[in-house]
Amino acid sequence: MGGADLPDAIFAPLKAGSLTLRALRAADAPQLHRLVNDWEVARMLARVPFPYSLELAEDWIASTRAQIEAGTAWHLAVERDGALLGCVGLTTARDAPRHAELGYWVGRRHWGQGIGPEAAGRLARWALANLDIDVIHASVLEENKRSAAVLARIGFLEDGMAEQDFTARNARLPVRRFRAGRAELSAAREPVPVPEAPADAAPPPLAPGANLLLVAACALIDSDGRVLLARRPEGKPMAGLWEFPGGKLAPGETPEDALIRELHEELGIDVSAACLAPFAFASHPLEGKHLLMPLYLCRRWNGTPEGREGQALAWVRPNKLADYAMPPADKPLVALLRDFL
Ligand SMILES: Nc1nc2c([nH]c(=O)n2[C@H]2C[C@H](O)[C@@H](COP(=O)(O)OP(=O)(O)OP(=O)(O)O)O2)c(=O)[nH]1
Repeated sequence: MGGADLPDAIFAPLKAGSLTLRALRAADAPQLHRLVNDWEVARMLARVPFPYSLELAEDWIASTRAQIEAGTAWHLAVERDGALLGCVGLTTARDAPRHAELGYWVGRRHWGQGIGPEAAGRLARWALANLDIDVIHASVLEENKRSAAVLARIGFLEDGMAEQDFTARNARLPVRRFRAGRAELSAAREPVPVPEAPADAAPPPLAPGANLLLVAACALIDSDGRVLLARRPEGKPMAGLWEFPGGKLAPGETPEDALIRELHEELGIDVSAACLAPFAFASHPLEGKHLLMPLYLCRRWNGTPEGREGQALAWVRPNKLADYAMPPADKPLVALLRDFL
């Protein structure tokens, strides 16, 4: 085992309520060993042998660091008040691009405190917002009702049965398969209250345009002809997808007003209305409304764009735009832009 521990440098810890999710450290091995070397825990986990030695814990911790550095898996310690409670992990699928697998376990003495859903939910939402994935899968041993309940609470949907080898049992056993994408995970987090309509009530008449969601967006183009995309941050709908900077029109704003304000707030740049050239528009159903989004082109601004709301930015060559996962409304815009630039 080599290398000094620099876990926070390889992975910035995530907060989840009272929990912290952080990279594992060599010093976690004795506690991790004590928690996993428990038949009640190990028998539910596919790849954990039983008994589970301290050396295995040490080797596994060392391998998790290499996986984070390689960007293939994020196995994290679940910590509260400095104590290790369990682990949560996400592995990108080797054979299915943009898919990943989620796993977690909690030490027996910490069961029943909602630690599983808090930790696994946070890692899943972080992963969709920050990694190039769209779907997360998870498998639960058929008899493991506790773990299935964790997934259901986070928003995962059950999608069939499979079989998996369980090392500690030395057997191939049936597992329930679950999956979730952005829609499932954000729906579970922000339940939309459905107002109760009085029986027989006719729907109220809508004012013209009342069902429109007006958003102004801008393709900033630099002197090399590259286009700026911003990644929607965790906590917003469609987190993790790349978009043209911009945002919703506030009451009374023109699209140009809204863009000037949004580009300043989100990117810290100043743009004048004269430098915003109307280019195209998107028209697409969205969140129970209808998105109408003019897209402007802009080649001149003051300042250097930076992600002021923590969002990642990418300057992208027109012929590479299609490599970035974007909201469905943007697809036609990307094709137009690529042909135009
Ligand atoms: N800015 C932007 N929004 C897009 C694009 N494509 C697309 O479907 N949208 C959708 C996503 C959102 O539902 C909506 C923009 O809303 P937003 O949430 O980003 O707006 P905002 O900045 O005003 O944010 P907030 O105050 O509501 O959090 O438009 C795009 O390319 N750029």
